[in-house]
Amino acid sequence: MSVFTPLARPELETFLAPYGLGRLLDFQGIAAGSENTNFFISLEQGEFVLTLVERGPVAEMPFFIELLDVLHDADLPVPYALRTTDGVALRELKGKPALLQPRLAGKHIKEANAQHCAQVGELLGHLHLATQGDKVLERKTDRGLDWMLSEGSQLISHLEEVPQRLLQDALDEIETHKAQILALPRANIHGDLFRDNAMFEGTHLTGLIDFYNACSGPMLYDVAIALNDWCSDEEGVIEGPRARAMLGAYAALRPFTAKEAELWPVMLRVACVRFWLSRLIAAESFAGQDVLIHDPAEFEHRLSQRQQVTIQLPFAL
Ligand SMILES: Nc1ncnc2c1ncn2[C@@H]1O[C@H](COP(=O)(O)OP(=O)(O)OP(=O)(O)O)[C@@H](O)[C@H]1O
Ligand SMILES: N[C@@H](CCO)C(=O)O
Repeated sequence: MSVFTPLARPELETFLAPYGLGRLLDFQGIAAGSENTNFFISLEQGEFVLTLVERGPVAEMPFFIELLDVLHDADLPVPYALRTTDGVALRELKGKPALLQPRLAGKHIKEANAQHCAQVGELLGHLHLATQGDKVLERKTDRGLDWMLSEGSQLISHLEEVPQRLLQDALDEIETHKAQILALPRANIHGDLFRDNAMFEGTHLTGLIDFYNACSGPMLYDVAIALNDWCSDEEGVIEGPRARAMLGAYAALRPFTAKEAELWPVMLRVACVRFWLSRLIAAESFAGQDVLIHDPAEFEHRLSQRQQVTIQLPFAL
């Protein structure tokens, strides 16, 4: 399980007291998740999630706190950092940045259908509308195109011949299209909108979590990341009805531009490279440890299936 930093009851009680939310009734480490340590926390006044940020851009926590405040103020269903009675949002526990957030209702779904995908597309559209143009909060991603090019060229020698060719072609394509991709319409993007970062009660989407990959960037990239996870079948092939449901619901709020439609197949491949590489890195760094590791080959297969893209983007000029 992915509890990188275990906690004992007394240190938790000391940490939680300044929120003024009553006595600690119960707490439990969360096995799901692969990057941070999370605990479900029951206090007298409600249910919460405590996150200790283990890796990644810890210095940029104020950005994540501000972004979630903006989205929460726009009435989007996202967690946000609770303040202590002295107004402090970003705390520290065991030397790690620590946040207490409300626990969202619902659970993750494994099998997505067109109805789920439409709701994800719609919520992603709202997220982008709330932060696009001059509303964007600037943050450069730490896993962007330059990261893909440099990590990809280092990791490529660890692969067999066929995946090596697949990755090299994708890296060449990124190099060729880099400037065009970065010139696409921008907003704040979630950057990791997989099924395990959305909560559902039945078919109703109750919220999005895990904004630690959020940044400013091309909105189309966020759509491609989400579609690759929500609308792929077991072989990595894009399933038409789910994809059209997601793209249609999104485009009803924010129509795609002609330039986005043109770069759509490239963007689907870029989004595969991003997660193929991060999973390869995680698999190498956590090999043999009790940490959740997602299968890198899943994105190798998806990338190979994205060489021909038949789902065109609906767009308006
Ligand atoms: N605000 C919340 N409300 C309800 N459940 C939550 C919340 N935050 C986290 N969780 C639960 O904790 C789990 C892990 O959280 P999260 O996805 O943020 O961890 P992570 O290590 O960053 O994961 P990932 O592997 O996606 O990067 C989630 O799958 C969810 O079950
Ligand atoms: N969603 C990511 C893990 C967290 O960034 C993956 O499935 O590889």
